[in-house]
Amino acid sequence: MKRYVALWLKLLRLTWQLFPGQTAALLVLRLLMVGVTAATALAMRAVVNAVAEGDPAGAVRASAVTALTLGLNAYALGAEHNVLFLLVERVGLKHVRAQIDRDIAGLEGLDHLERTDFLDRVTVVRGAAWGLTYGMWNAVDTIFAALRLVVMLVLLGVVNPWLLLLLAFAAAPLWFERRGRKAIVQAELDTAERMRLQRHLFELATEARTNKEIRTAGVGPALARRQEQIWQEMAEVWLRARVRSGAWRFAGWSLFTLGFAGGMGLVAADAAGGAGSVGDVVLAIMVAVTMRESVETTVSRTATVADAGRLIEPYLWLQEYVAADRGRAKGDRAAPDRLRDGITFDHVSFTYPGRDEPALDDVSVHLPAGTVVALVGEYGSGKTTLVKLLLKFYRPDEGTIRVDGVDLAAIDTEQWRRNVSAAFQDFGRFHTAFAETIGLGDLEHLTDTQRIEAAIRSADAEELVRRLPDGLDTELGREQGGVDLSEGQWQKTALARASMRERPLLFVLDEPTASLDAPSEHAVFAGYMARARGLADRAGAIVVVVSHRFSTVAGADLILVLANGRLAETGTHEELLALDGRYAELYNIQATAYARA
Ligand SMILES: Nc1ncnc2c1ncn2[C@@H]1O[C@H](COP(=O)(O)OP(=O)(O)OP(=O)(O)O)[C@@H](O)[C@H]1O
Repeated sequence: MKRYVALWLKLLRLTWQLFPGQTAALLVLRLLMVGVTAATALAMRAVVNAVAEGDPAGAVRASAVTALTLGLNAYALGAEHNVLFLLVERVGLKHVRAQIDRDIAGLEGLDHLERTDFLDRVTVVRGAAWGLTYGMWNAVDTIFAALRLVVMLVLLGVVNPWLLLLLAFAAAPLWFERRGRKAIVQAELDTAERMRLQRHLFELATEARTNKEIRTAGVGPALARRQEQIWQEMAEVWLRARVRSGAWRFAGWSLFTLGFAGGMGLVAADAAGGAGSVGDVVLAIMVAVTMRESVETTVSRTATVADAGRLIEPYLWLQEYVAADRGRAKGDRAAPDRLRDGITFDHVSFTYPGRDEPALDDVSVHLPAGTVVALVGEYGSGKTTLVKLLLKFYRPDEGTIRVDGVDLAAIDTEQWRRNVSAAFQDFGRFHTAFAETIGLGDLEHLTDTQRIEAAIRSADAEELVRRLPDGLDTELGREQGGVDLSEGQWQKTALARASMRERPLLFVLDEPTASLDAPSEHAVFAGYMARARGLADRAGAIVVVVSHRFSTVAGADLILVLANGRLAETGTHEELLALDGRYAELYNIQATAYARA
């Protein structure tokens, strides 16, 4: 709870700093509403007493005050709502949301996107900005609701001090409600896994990618049945929890009602016996009604505040994660202007968090400057992981990667990434103008048409541009009213994007042609081999190509064969064939398969 309060104070401070006038207005309005409620009750007592005492002037005066306080209350309520939503939207969406985006974008590694337990939290946090800010005001509101409760009790105490005992009865619904909520929270926890599964099944059934297979295999109805069964199971758990929570609520409000019925009886008996006035009875009734509202507001606000944990916990986790990430040295050495010696892996091992088997196991190899290096190996052998370490998405658990003798960890991450280019098998589909989707590969040259056209030529994508309705200005993505591209066309845009930088030190092509047909693949590779020589001349660049198709990498200067995370063989195509080991075996299998096809 201490952490929550600290976060709310931080958000309140931020709101105050950004919009001091509106924040002060909101707090004053809330305080005003507490005073106005009490004033209304007192004014109504005065009206009734004046009538009972036969004082028409006093009755009119008191009625006027009552009308004024009721009017003020209505005005304050409306104004309070408007100011609240204005503040929450401006602070939540504009500042908290922007900060969350900056925090996520500033993370060095990929853990937060690749680990499902982290990704779940990141997803929650992304949508949490509004809720977090609103939650803070809910917490503030709880304080005001409690204050109103105390003021009401004091008023009752003035009528009869015994009525102060009603505090205990007012607390009952709060306590019972909490017990009830526990049952609901437990039910949500108990069904969380089924909820995830249900969501997954829904996505399977509705996503275009998976739907083709699902329709062909005819498993749609089975999926729907499975989903229905999961809903049924979840509904049963929730129903039981709701019944239990309802019983707790009922018990709490019954106690409250009993206490107040007793209190009212006491006041009425006092008035009838001459110890109190009729106005006191009206005051007590008024206070009781307002108190019920106050308790209800406090209860619902407390519940919302407790619920806020669902947003706050992942948010605080992200803050700690970001702080730890910032605390890690990101390197302060400049990236070299050109590679002279190359990149050396020295006994590098890496295991993904949560996995037992290393994805890379004691890899030692030198990638000479100015060469094309191919990574081959079966599925899951560690090729992409090696690339990820080169791009500093992860750091080796053991061993060192050196760039011209300098530890890669010591080189400033942003600088290093500004000096590399990469196209991945799971390429991005940026929904924007075609030229921009390419230009994003080098932000400094986002609108440099000449460069964009050169990048398009490198990726052999000129034909693709010619077919677009508005050429380079064509908007991509159907959601934005633009055109959609085929897998192969998207892949070519990713390749072109990766070709924007003219002087990278490292150029990675991780299965960049998996979605292309054989002639396109051939053309692309021939083009990139030629480009690699140019890059080697310009900056001693190393071009790393990951591919399953051995024929495409035969021309590489160095081929690394990975097997189960270990470096099984290294050499040129001819050397590896002569070695007659794993590479030769896999190469011959593929060659035979292609010859047959
Ligand atoms: N984000 C991740 N979290 C946990 N394990 C991972 C992750 N990414 C990869 N792995 C595991 O690490 C090992 C190496 O994976 P990697 O993606 O490097 O192989 P690859 O050779 O590139 O495979 P492919 O040819 O299928 O792309 C595999 O066992 C894989 O399951």
